[in-house]
Amino acid sequence: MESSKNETTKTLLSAREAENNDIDVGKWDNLVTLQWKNLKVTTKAGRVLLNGVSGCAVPGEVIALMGASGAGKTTLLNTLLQRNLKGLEVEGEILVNGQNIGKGVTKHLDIQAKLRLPPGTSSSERTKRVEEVMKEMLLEKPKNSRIGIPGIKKGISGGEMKRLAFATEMINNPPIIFCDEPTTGLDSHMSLQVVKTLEAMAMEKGKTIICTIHQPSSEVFEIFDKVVFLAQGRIAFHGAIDEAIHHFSACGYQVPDHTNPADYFIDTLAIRPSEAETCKKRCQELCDKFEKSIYHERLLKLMTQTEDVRAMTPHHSASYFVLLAALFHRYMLDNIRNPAIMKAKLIQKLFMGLFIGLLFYGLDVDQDGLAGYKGALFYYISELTYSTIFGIQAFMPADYPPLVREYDDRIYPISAYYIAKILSFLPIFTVDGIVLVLASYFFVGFPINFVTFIRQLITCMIIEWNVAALGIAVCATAPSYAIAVTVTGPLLTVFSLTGGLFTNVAEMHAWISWVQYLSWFRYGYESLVVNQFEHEKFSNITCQAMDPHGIKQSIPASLCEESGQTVVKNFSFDPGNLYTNWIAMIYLTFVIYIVGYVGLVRRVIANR
Ligand SMILES: Nc1ncnc2c1ncn2[C@@H]1O[C@H](COP(=O)(O)OP(=O)(O)OP(=O)(O)O)[C@@H](O)[C@H]1O
Repeated sequence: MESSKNETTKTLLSAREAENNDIDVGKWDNLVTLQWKNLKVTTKAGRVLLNGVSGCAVPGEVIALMGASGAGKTTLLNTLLQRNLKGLEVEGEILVNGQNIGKGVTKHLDIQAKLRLPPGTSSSERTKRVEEVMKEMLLEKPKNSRIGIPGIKKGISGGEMKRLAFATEMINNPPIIFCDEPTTGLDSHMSLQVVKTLEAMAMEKGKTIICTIHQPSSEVFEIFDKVVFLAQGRIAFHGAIDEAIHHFSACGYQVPDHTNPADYFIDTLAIRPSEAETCKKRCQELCDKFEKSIYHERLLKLMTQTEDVRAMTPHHSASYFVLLAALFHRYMLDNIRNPAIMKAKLIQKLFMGLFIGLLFYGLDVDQDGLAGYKGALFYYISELTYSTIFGIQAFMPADYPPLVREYDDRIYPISAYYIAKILSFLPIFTVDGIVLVLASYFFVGFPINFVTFIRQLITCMIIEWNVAALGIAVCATAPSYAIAVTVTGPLLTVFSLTGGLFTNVAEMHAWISWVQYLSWFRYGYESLVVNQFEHEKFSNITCQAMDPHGIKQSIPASLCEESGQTVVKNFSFDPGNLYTNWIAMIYLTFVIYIVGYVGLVRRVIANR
């Protein structure tokens, strides 16, 4: 088996006319040849972006896709990766080791290792692999640094970011690597270092590497084993650099002395607006000449030689539980490292809890005091609602682009992301509700009774879980942050108005009455009111209220709520609903999550 593998490898090497006979191919355990045949990519409007593009990349080789802006480099790379092809029609074949690939050819390190390494990989093997890759990619120095977001949050340097991107791709030792403009934004020294890293991966590990590149320096250009020049969506050249120089010269385009050949070829193939027709004609001629050249003939021969290579190595993926644990770890770290989520929320709840406590401090058990108690209970729901929902909506949209990419790379299913995200939010949106109640309950003067206190705590926790569900579901479903916020605002107003404080729940018109059952405002407020007002503290409420001069006066019995039971009755609340409301809110939470999940799946699939 091993010897046939080596023979195959040697065939490939001879096919690429490798002179490196001293390469120990036996140590390469994962070889991939990629072929693309007669690729034609057309937009819905009928514009042809790639036309009859064929080629091949073999192990141990770094291929650079080059050409002027708009030549089709990124389109070709995306077609090979089979992603970002929305609205485009693709014809032709892409073969990996002679087989048609589905989606899935293909980021942070430790977490990615968990996501990408095969099931059964032990934690020590995982750590070892991460350390190896960090060493190979010279990432040991910044290993404890925050990655950051370019232009938004300070983090590692651009060069380190590029190397990290490679490192994450390398973590499960993929046989084939695609890089879209790996040197863009880097200085010449860094660019050279990145391309040398690619070269080393190809040479030492037999990787098949395909990258798009913009105006490489002469030093960088010389490193590539093969170059593919695209022009107007066609191939103007595919072969080694010296062959390119020779071929272009034979076509009448001799590289002038002291000129970077890459710049010269790209310039020759560029479409200048001032002489577009002449440029297009030149590109067409060069592409036609390449198709008749010995280099093209040799490419076709190489493609037939490499057609029957071994089957592609199976795609590794970790078990569902490991994926879930790794994603949960990722999002918990995100939450902990993001002060706006963790610290700010806890401080805010502590502050608002103390504020409610002081605002409603020392309430009398009379008609004025009642208004305060009712208001304080409703305020709990508002405080648990608004900051939670908008907090989630401020941060969750940033997950979306990596989710689409990683789902596309088949690293994890959407459900694993969704469950991990929910679980990562759960502790925060439980603890901060507890902080809010603890910081306010005893100041407000609610009854000091263990059971009443615990029931208030549990009600608040369930309310916040329900709120978090809506926040997550709306974010998952809405196409943008702006739409999520636009939908949420009015929805919360409707829920709050039908929650029981502003409108009597029994007096709402039938056509709108059902809305109350869609939200935690109604269920939560009924439970909080019943929990507090069924208590003996409210068995005898004084029928007094303050007059305009600040003096307590007796009010008529018909206007007086003389006990907690009367308060509950006047709200048209049912004391028997205290616990059923908990169940209703938990049920609603699950329903909202399911709706959010379906929305997210539809959105991700539509955006692939
Ligand atoms: N989805 C699409 N729909 C319509 N036109 C597209 C689409 N994607 C690319 N194009 C067009 O196809 C042409 C090739 O684009 P592509 O991005 O592949 O070029 P490129 O060689 O990578 O250019 P650059 O170096 O500027 O990134 C461009 O004219 C571009 O406007």
